[in-house]
Amino acid sequence: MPVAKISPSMLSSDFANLAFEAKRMVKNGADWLHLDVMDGHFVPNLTWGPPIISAIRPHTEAYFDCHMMVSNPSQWVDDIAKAGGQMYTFHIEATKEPLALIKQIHAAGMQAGVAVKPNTPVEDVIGEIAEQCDMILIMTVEPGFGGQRFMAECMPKVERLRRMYPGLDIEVDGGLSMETIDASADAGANVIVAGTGIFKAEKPDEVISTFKDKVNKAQAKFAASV
Ligand SMILES: O=C(CO)[C@H](O)[C@H](O)COP(=O)(O)O
Ligand SMILES: [Fe+2]
Repeated sequence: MPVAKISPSMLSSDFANLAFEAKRMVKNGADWLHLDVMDGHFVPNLTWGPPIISAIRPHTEAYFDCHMMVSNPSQWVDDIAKAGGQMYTFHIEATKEPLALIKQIHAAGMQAGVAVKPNTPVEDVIGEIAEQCDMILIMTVEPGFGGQRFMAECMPKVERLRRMYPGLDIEVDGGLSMETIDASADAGANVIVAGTGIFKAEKPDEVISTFKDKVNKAQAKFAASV
């Protein structure tokens, strides 16, 4: 049964204090840290790349969940691996050779995730891709910015994947909060990314433990029903 992993999105952290923010999230119960890499081309925004990730690396042992919003995902695999990335999630829309890219990511010693934008059909990752990769990320906002509205209309994709792949890590990203966690957990997502919903909360530890609890309860229900 896939267990809950809560991955606060560092996109909502204080960028002048990244090491402190990473440690603060781990203290509050985060399992992973979500690092949004944007190239200003695949998405209309710029964030950080391997040098910043490697600068945070010595300050925490947290698992680095790298969400690569870049036009040429194969270009950055080795640099992200060297910087200490552990999950390398590329966008299915950004490559014509997803299976070769998954192999390249594994050869670099990382896990491979595949992300799906809201308007991309889930059929694009069903089959060999879902069988070879370690995680599928169903975007619940248009990638590029934090603080957007959760798109509940993406939940049927999560439901379909959970039915087809009971053991797969399924991540949701965008607009996750106390108001939207139930829809995500009940659909079958077990990896929860939240920027605004965790970093701007008065008590991030309570948000994280509530997310974990809801996901683990929903996963136990799925496991009992198959
Ligand atoms: O991938 C992303 C944006 O493209 C971020 O991970 C996401 O937006 C998190 O922020 P929030 O929880 O505030 O929506
Ligand atoms: Fe993200």
